[in-house]
Amino acid sequence: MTIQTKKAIPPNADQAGLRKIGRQVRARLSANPAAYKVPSEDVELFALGDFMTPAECERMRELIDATARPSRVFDLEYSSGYRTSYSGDVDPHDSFVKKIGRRIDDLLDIDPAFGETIQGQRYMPGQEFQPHHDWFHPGTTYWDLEMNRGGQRSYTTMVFLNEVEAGGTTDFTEIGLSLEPKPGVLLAWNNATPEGIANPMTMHAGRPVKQGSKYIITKWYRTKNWF
Ligand SMILES: O=C(O)CCC(=O)C(=O)O
Ligand SMILES: [Fe+2]
Repeated sequence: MTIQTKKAIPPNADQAGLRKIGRQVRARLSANPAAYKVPSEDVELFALGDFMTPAECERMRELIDATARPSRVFDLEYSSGYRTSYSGDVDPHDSFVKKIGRRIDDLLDIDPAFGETIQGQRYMPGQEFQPHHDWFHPGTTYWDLEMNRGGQRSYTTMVFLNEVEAGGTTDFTEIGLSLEPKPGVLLAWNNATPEGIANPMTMHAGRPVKQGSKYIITKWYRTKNWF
């Protein structure tokens, strides 16, 4: 009788899926005149203005306020101050939230079943999200769980919902890019390289809000059905 041991997850996990989604989204966004490709050799990043109207941004901020609680992506990170923002689980069954989700699915042309539910984030003065990757690091304990429910994260989408009085930029630390929150603007980036390998150059941070508040929504896509 043999005893099964856990296999180490290689860094190129889900490579074929990541490559395929990268290709699909590239084709879709390159054909969209509203999508601006941020010039970088190292990260595939697009920006779209007016993805949500001011009224939609306001409605989403209200939904976030109604449910805001401390972010708990992973409790350890929260308690160590790694991520100090508040997150609201915006109701995935709400028709308005569903409509925005469908619009993002359609924008990217990724199978909607690969999409996680929309997360709302709220940062008050002093709150931040320190530099990190959105892709799961193979070898970590949560990867054992995530590999079986959707696999690696492929694309990140994020929409700014308000103007921040001071601070709160989204910084891509490895490529020296700092983006100021502009309400209604959507960012979409590939967490992998065109070859389908998790891309270390996608390191980014939500910098501390200095004055005012910052509201965003994020929607992540996997490489397989997420549920
Ligand atoms: O707040 C930001 O600008 C970044 C948020 C982020 O990186 C995330 O939610 O994964
Ligand atoms: Fe992130």
